[in-house]
Amino acid sequence: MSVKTLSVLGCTGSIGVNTLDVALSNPDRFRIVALAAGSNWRRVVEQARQCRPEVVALFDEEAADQARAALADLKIPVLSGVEGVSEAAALESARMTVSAIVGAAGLAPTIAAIRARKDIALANKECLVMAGALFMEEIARYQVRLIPVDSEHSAIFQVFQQTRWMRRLVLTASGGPFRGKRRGELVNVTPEQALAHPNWSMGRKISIDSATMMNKGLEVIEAHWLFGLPPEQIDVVVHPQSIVHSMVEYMDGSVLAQMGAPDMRTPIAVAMAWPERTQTNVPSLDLPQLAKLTFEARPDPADFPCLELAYDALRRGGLAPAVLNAANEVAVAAFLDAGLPFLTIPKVIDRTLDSLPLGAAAQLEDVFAADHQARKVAQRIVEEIC
Ligand SMILES: NC(=O)C1=CN([C@@H]2O[C@H](COP(=O)(O)OP(=O)(O)OC[C@H]3O[C@@H](n4cnc5c(N)ncnc54)[C@H](OP(=O)(O)O)[C@@H]3O)[C@@H](O)[C@H]2O)C=CC1
Ligand SMILES: CC(=O)[C@@H](O)[C@H](O)COP(=O)(O)O
Ligand SMILES: [Mn+2]
Repeated sequence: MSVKTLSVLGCTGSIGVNTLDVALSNPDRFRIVALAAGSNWRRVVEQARQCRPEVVALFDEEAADQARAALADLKIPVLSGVEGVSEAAALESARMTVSAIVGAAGLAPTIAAIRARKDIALANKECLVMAGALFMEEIARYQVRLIPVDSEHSAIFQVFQQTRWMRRLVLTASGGPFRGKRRGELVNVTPEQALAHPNWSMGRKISIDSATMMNKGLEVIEAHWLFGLPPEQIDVVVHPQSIVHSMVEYMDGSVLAQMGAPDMRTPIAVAMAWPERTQTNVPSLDLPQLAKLTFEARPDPADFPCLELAYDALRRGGLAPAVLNAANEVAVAAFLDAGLPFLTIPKVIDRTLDSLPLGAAAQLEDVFAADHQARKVAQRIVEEIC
């Protein structure tokens, strides 16, 4: 069995660290040849000393200088900027690129990896939200294998037969830290409360998305592009235990679900090893201990409007999902760092969508331009509110 070489984008984040854990516990199966992150040079340097990649990249120029000095003895080149991160994504010796940068910043390097014909293990759902049709065209043009890492999409991927046989997809949602709460109870919630996900340990942005239910909205759009079903055939059900990771109902009424502990090392390992399997240190499910798996209807949009905003953007098509995504990133950052009230996150998104002409996404440049413009508009709206 040959060793699979990996380029890991977003290596310092929650997915990145779990990817390294799976790779390092299977040294006969995987070797990391490139590491890329934003600015956390200290962690990248530690990881580089452990993994001995051929190249390291940091988006931030100053952080790259620090890493260069710290890695001089190992003679590992340190690239910088979006070009450097994209070069690491497309490194010739890498067979697979793990796309785990958070947010819109992940799109350009992931496209670079596709164009270099790397297999893609995709955690960065924002790529598909922003540029779904164009992204899937690139995948087809370069005949690249695309394997989802997002737990729900990994679940569907594992039970996937043919799209034409599917009656519907059922994405499970934990409900996040505010499950069951009504709008009035969410007025004064703090970033600390919103970051306290009940089941998963994740980065800050996706944790807030889970709290607003935007994460599930982004996942509906992601599922649409990955599995080819229209929004009417993509349902969301709340499953507070996060053990059933999602389901496919086929036309004959059979429902196939995938289960596992809420630990991202499983879907990461699935993507890394596919079509084979590899071992992880994820504990077995203790079913008698779990005893009960429960399901609830998705929340009222009056309490959690973000899920419906995402369905609407998917139905509108064109640049609407890219604008939704950009406005959401701005609003989440403002909630975390600038005192934007939690309940105004959907308002910022809605008002940004209303303020911009939402044309067709004919090429990737249109998507990047819409992302740029939407950020400016959303920032202005945030400043008006704060
Ligand atoms: N965490 C999870 O369990 C899941 C995550 N996902 C998706 O995976 C992606 C990553 O999430 P998560 O790991 O939680 O996020 P984190 O915030 O934990 O990590 C983000 C990573 O992206 C890097 N980064 C940020 N900006 C840039 C940039 N401009 N150029 C290069 N690297 C950059 C960060 O580097 P630095 O540390 O230097 O800032 C860090 O390595 C997201 O799209 C998320 O939606 C999907 C399913 C589950
Ligand atoms: C682990 C993972 O895939 C996350 O996207 C997770 O689904 C977040 O939980 P929510 O179901 O609360 O959004
Ligand atoms: Mn998910």
